[in-house]
Amino acid sequence: MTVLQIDNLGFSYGQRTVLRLDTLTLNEGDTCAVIGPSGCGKTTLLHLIAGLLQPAQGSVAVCGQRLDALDASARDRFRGHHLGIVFQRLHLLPALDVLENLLLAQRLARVSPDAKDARRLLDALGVGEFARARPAQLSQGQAQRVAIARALVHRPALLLADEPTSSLDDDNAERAIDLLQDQARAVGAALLVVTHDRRIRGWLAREVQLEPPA
Ligand SMILES: Nc1ncnc2c1ncn2[C@@H]1O[C@H](COP(=O)(O)OP(=O)(O)OP(=O)(O)O)[C@@H](O)[C@H]1O
Repeated sequence: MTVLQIDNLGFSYGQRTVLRLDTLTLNEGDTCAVIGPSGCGKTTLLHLIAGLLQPAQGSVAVCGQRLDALDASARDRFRGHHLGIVFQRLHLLPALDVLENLLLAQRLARVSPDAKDARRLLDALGVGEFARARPAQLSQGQAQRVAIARALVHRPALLLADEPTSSLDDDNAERAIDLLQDQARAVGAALLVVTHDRRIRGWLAREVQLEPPA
């Protein structure tokens, strides 16, 4: 199944074109890094794929559905169901414990909350013992694992990760990418990592170089 199809994509702020991407297709199980320098439009691309921005030109389809063809609330539901996103700032809810963060993600995706499944995922990511901890009690690496678990707990078709290695040393950067790949594979999701981190080269099956538009 084609999970992500991008064609002739362009986005502008006013007169200024900030993103151009001719084509990108991800099928079930594919892993891909989009690599480019600061300002080349990586975050803009993630926002377009997530339906948080609308293309000025061309199209983005997730699981065959063009996001710009949906109204705002249908788009929110679609995003919650089909996408998992690991943000650069992890955005774990500080008032909830780790397990509650995962159960909320299931609820928002309209999947029945399943604490057993959530705990299984936390265990697989090596943070099962923190299920009842608050995000503030976790190290950065532990919080990142929880954020990966939260992005996958509703079994999305596509996992998006924004700069997942930028604050990590070489060993932990490679470990984080392995973890994303392994866990995406375990739930059958395609994985797209967006980064300026050139260390990532060769770590994922595919790479796309994003250049700032002329
Ligand atoms: N709200 C906005 N209004 C105008 N220009 C913007 C806005 N947001 C981003 N831009 C511009 O769009 C371009 C692409 O920004 P984007 O954040 O997508 O780049 P990026 O590749 O993610 O950068 P970085 O690696 O530094 O996070 C940049 O030149 C930026 O200045």
